Amino acid sequence: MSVSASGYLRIGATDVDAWMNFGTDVLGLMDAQREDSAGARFLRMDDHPFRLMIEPAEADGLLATGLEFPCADSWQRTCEAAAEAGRPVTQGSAEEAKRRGVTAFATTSDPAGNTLELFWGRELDYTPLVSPQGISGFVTTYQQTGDLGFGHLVLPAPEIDAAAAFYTDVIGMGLTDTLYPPGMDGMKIQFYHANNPRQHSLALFNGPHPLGVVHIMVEVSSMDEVGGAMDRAKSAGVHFLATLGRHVNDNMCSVYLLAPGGIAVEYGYDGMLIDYENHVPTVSTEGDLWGHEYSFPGVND
Ligand SMILES: Cc1ccc(O)c(O)c1CC[C@@H]1C(=O)CC[C@]2(C)C(=O)CC[C@@H]12
Ligand SMILES: [Fe+2]
Repeated sequence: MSVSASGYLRIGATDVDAWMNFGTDVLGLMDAQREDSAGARFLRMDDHPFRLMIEPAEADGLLATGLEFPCADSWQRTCEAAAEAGRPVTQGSAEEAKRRGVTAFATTSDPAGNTLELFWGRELDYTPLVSPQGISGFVTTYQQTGDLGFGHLVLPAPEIDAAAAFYTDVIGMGLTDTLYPPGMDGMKIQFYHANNPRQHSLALFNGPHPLGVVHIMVEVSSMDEVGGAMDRAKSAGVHFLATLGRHVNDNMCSVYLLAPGGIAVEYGYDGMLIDYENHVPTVSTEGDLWGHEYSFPGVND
């Protein structure tokens, strides 16, 4: 087990301002007020310099997932293992590292083609986190600063077995559970934990996705804060991809909202922490204890 957490996301947006307004006004994330010569804007959830980087792009979608490593050694070994596994690995320049607030990073991809930035040594931002919507704190910390990572994300991996082997054998994640959703013939979702007790930091879905990500998840520390976000989403005219519900595997009580450009954002409370040292992977045949009725725009909505 080497990877510490899912650290940050780089999101490409055709309308950066619209994404920022959604991030601050609906999700309650803090504008990091970080300068960027390429016009990117940054959203904070904790004392990391940013957790979401919103970059001007020709098309909407996920650009890269930043995976955090605990030290130069473990980071270096993982970069070497990725290269040995036949993945392209490119070292980031000092300037690019500075833009991300990290000591060093390398860009690679998983066998499904999802872009990853492996990094270590995040520089913290000591400006107090003040949520513009009064969120008391995003759940990113268990024992140390930001050790739970930003939340979780689900990546598309049509050939899921090759991607799964990469995340366990090269990146150093551990399988938490596998879900075969009821009534979805052939669909399989595998959930992975990093070296922190969040039930899953990353999951793989065995199909393609036009935006490069099935959803991302951020967690708040009370049910009322989920309710408040639902009210703000409703008044902002945001599409609800799923109603409120609770997942069987991580116990997350959440709602799914569509960000401008279409990325689904799961906004949840009450996620389970596991003792991954003693965890035995399980198989789920239900996704939800209750709720989470999906309405896909243009399909069943
Ligand atoms: C089932 C489940 C457990 C824990 C989670 O954090 C979580 O997001 C999910 C749902 C995963 C998944 C999804 O993201 C998009 C729509 C999916 C593919 C379905 O149609 C069923 C499962 C759903
Ligand atoms: Fe999720």
